[in-house]
Amino acid sequence: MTGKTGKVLVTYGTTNGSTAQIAEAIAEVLRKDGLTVEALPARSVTSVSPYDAVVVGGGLYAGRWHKDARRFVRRHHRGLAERPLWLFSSGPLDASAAERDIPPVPGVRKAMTELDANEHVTFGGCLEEVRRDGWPG
Ligand SMILES: Cc1cc2nc3c(=O)[nH]c(=O)nc-3n(C[C@H](O)[C@H](O)[C@H](O)COP(=O)(O)O)c2cc1C
Repeated sequence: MTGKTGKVLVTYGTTNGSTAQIAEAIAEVLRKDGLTVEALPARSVTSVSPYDAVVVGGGLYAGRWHKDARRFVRRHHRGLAERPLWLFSSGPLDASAAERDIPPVPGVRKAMTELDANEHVTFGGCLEEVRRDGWPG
């Protein structure tokens, strides 16, 4: 991406909302950096063509990314391979994600390799449903 004029998509697969909340936080940091950012649920994105770079995140369920995130990378494989890409996961319910780097689950690692993604980060998860106002429960 040249300069800081790019348009970035931060998209996510979530069941209980914590991954959406992380996506919004990432989007906010990038906006403060001067980028134009849209944060959208993965299932609502029809094309990555409008974007110069993409961030994809998914909640972890039984060792796999949320199905919306998996479907997103399958459906937009070519477009993602052509763009700067970052991935993240939301999962561990203990402090482990804050204490050390947790590697991607095998399916996400495969996507990283195939799409030549720049980086992956695992964030701590949350079990309770996250309300739209950002407070748990
Ligand atoms: C049925 C179930 C399975 C889960 N499996 C994993 C897992 O394999 N690895 C992990 O790190 N977290 C796991 N978690 C924790 C979730 O990833 C965590 O709650 C995450 O924040 C959910 O994201 P969401 O709120 O965006 O749906 C699991 C949670 C549930 C309810």
